[in-house]
Amino acid sequence: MKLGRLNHIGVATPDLDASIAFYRDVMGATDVTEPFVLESQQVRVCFVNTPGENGTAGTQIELLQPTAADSAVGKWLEKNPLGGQHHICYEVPDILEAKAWFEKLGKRVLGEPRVGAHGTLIFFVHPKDMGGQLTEIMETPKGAH
Ligand SMILES: CC[C@@H](C(=O)O)C(=O)SCCNC(=O)CCNC(=O)[C@H](O)C(C)(C)COP(=O)(O)OP(=O)(O)OC[C@H]1O[C@@H](n2cnc3c(N)ncnc32)[C@H](O)[C@@H]1OP(=O)(O)O
Ligand SMILES: [Co+2]
Repeated sequence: MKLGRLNHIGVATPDLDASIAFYRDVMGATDVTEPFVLESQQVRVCFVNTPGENGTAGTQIELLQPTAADSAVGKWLEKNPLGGQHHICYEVPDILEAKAWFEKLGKRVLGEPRVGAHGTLIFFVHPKDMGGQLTEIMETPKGAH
């Protein structure tokens, strides 16, 4: 497998609107997308777009508020009530090849690939097999970069 671009850092929050205000008013973010609900992951989500070099797109912060207490993010917030960095997401050119790669290495892939917030297939690899870091792998959107 060839590691691709760092697509986003997932940040969990108990209050998405307060976090948006924080990124705008404290961090100076100028490009924050409209929140939407992704039922398959039980989250309300939006992106803070950070600028890259020479006008290119930088890495995104993905703000996540759980829509259910017993969801992945809901359970994580129970242990981390202030919120904070929840996962990191890398792009790959071929999601099935990447899944086979991690499985061959004996890493726990959490469920089957499903459509994520960017409209392409994603899967997660268990944090205990990844140096403590919950890792999201997403297929690069067609035509991106
Ligand atoms: C917006 C959509 C999408 C996108 O397109 O980008 C997303 O990003 S959705 C993001 C939310 N979805 C997920 O996180 C799905 C994958 N996660 C899971 O399947 C689960 O959260 C999990 C990782 C399997 C953990 O679930 P579970 O085992 O039920 O929870 P525990 O609390 O018992 O945790 C066990 C163990 O793992 C540690 N842990 C849990 N979450 C994380 C984390 N985010 N980062 C690091 N470590 C984590 C937890 O602390 C436990 O450790 P011990 O206490 O040492 O046992
Ligand atoms: Co994510």
